[in-house]
Amino acid sequence: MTAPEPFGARLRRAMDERGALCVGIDPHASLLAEWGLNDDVNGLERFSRTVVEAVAGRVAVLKPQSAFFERFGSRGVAVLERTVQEARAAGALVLMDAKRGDIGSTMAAYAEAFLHRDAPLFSDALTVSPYLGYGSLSPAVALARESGTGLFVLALTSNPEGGEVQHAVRADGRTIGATMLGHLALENAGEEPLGSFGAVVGATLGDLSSYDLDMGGPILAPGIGAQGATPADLPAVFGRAVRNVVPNVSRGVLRHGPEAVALRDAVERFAEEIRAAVTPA
Ligand SMILES: O=C(O)c1cc(=O)[nH]c(=O)n1[C@@H]1O[C@H](COP(=O)(O)O)[C@@H](O)[C@H]1O
Repeated sequence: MTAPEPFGARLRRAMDERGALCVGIDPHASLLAEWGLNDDVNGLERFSRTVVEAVAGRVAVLKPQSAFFERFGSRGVAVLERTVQEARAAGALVLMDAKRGDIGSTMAAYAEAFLHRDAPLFSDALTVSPYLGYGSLSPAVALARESGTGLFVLALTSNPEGGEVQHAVRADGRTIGATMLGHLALENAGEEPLGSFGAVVGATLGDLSSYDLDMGGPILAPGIGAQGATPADLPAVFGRAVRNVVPNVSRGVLRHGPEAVALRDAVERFAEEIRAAVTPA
């Protein structure tokens, strides 16, 4: 059997063809209400299907946030399965935002749940938390390499509370966030054109020039739109690494629904602003 094409190569191609924008599928109860949908599993299904049908054929990445589906129990998870499958069938890469992290032996099961080819929730990549120690993620790294999928490791998160952990300085003088970026640089070494092991770094964080963000893999940058960052902020925050940034917008797009045309227009506007901001002059 031939080895599957690595996630990083697939992502680079999708970014080049479709632009770098990642649209989040975050069915908040408040958004369901704004869209005139009930806060139940039928509303969830209508919401998710509308987003997928409107934008999955246009954007590089869709990022369903698992919690909003888990809220409805097994029927919500069934909607999540269909959302992932329909988004992938329409040509988008799916980044499952489940932020898993546990001791290695349990982490292996989380990896099987999302990154094994035969799993009902098989996705192109998964968000993971390294705060049980980066090494606890090894089973997920191994399965991602085998299945041609990727990981996005929380390094410097967009929320203001993240700093108390991620900016903490270790005995060797490096911050925890920088340590995570260092692990990722090793993981991605030699991978061309882009490694499969990404970092999550908030677009809200201002000047990050003291961090080496150029670690050979993609950077998921949430925080644009509802959390206050804009596409124009990206070059100042990410510097040279901006070419590998996958900016995420969830509520900033979703609040324009439920009309497909309005969702597509919002996506187009963000995509254009991102293109303008990240294209070298
Ligand atoms: O991993 C993430 O996706 C993530 C990391 C982070 O540091 N900050 C962050 O906001 N996110 C997610 O990105 C999305 C942001 O949503 P909006 O603020 O509505 O654009 C949510 O699904 C968050 O859970």
